[in-house]
Amino acid sequence: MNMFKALARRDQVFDFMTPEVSPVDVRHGPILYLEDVSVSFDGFQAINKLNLTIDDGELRCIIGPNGAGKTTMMDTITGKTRPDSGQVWFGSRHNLLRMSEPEIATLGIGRKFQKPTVFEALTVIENLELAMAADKRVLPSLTARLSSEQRDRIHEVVRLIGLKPAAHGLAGILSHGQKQWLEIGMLLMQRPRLLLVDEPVAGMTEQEMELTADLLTRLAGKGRQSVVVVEHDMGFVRSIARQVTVLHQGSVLAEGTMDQVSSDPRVVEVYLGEESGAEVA
Ligand SMILES: Nc1ncnc2c1ncn2[C@@H]1O[C@H](COP(=O)(O)OP(=O)(O)OP(=O)(O)O)[C@@H](O)[C@H]1O
Repeated sequence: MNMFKALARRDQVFDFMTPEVSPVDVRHGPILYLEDVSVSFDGFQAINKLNLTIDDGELRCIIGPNGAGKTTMMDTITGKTRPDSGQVWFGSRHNLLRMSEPEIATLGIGRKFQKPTVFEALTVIENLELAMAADKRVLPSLTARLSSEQRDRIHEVVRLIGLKPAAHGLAGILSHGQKQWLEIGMLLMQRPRLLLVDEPVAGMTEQEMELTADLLTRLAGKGRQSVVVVEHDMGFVRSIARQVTVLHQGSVLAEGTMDQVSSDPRVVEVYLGEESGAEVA
């Protein structure tokens, strides 16, 4: 490799200047950047030269048939699974392939799994306090007393997730949908820049789905969060989606608005056709 090429490598240039913990830098590009990412399990190619770019503040839906690689993609972003090759960047400074799972979470990538895992014996507020305490940067101050700023943040999040009336009740008596919102709220306590949300509306009532759509669209935006949603429910995807990415056999099959991808014959064939796993509303 010649000298210029070696200096221009994105994973090496200016490394000595990168502070330990720095805000994600999105001035010159996307918040999340995957290039030619491949993941195999015992020779089976789950992700195959995947390219994906998420802009700051974007709300992106990822759809695709069972086994398309959606979960593996999320696992790769959060550091749970290491790819065989490719690049994964958070903003222009953070090479995620060099970071551990906890480091990536601390950097501002929050992941919401399908099943809610809230502390049922604690109140909604206590769950949010605990989530704040999980953030090592604020733990020392929390063990003393909550600052007014921390208290304000908790109340801001309670309102945002629509749980103000239930704030002092036990999380165990919340509905399934409310537990999902509480868990999103717990992620928000750590002020993530990117939220990865896995099948948020599975098992929800129609009304809960509408409120979830409203919540996710309010969370996304420049200066707030970028949100990546994996979902099989096409009615829900249609209600929130601006940009949709269709994965198939570990690669991007199509990308565009919901209308564009749902009229793409290749997408209809592999996913939206009658035999597919998609729940078409
Ligand atoms: N740890 C693993 N070991 C072996 N194979 C795996 C492993 N994890 C995933 N796979 C395989 O990789 C492929 C992609 O799986 P993945 O779970 O990422 O797909 P998905 O798009 O999330 O599917 P679904 O919609 O069903 O959740 C599947 O064929 C799966 O069986």
